[in-house]
Amino acid sequence: MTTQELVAQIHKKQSFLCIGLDTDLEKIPAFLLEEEDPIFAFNKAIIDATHDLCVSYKPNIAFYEAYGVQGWSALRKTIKYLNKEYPEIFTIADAKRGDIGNTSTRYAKAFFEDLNFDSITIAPYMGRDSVEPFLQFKDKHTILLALTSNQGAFDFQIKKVDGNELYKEVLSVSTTYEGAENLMYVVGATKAEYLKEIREIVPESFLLVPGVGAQGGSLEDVCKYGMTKGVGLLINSSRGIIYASNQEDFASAARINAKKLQVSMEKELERLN
Ligand SMILES: O=C(O)c1cc(=O)[nH]c(=O)n1[C@@H]1O[C@H](COP(=O)(O)O)[C@@H](O)[C@H]1O
Repeated sequence: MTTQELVAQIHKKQSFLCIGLDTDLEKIPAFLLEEEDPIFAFNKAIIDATHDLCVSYKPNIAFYEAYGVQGWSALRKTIKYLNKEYPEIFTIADAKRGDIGNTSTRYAKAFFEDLNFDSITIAPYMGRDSVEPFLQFKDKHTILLALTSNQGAFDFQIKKVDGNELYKEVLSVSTTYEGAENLMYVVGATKAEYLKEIREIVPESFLLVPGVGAQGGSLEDVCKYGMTKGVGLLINSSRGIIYASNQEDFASAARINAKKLQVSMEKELERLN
């Protein structure tokens, strides 16, 4: 999917919501465990109930790998379902990969070609030759971890290297990579106060912003400093939406919580007009 197609979808739906499919068998409604594939049954119900309120879904691969072959099969069914039924949706494989060049190429093939995701999250720690293989795929997007939402972000990401915080080095150096036009970045919603400076380095790039809801980040703060003329934001919520209820009404409860975020986003988008 091209960035232009993503932006068009955002304006059409008046939403830049990404719903995280962090599907955990211990948290989904117990009655679904009787299904042949409970993970897919849960994802399908959530997707069918919320697809008009969001522009993106982000399965976190850890939640699928944790269940071995069955988990991977549920992931495959989920991405196939999204691509077939809702082809306008921007899909994110939250895999946080990155390795030496030839290995990164295999990761890219796994997620971009075999599974046909539109994008993947990547850890930048191994540098240029670990990221560039992902950037060579046309209309596929590589979402580089820049400043993450967790407490551990303070261990390394804000430490200075050559007088510059490491996350700023990640942002500025990566813009020189071959295929950099296919880059997006992760910035945690809990780090909204850093967004002004981040926008000085990457004024137009799309940012994937997790951490609203369960982690306490504020949608309004993120929009205030992070929104661009071309929107430039995808805001993720996982647990706050998909586990709104663990009863029969889980899908409609997820819809209610997604709708609350979409309404707030609609207000933020009005400021662009
Ligand atoms: O790359 C991510 O998506 C990510 C980066 C980050 O800095 N913080 C972060 O929480 N995430 C992911 O975003 C999701 C957040 O989930 P909730 O806190 O339940 O909304 C999880 O899948 C995390 O793995």
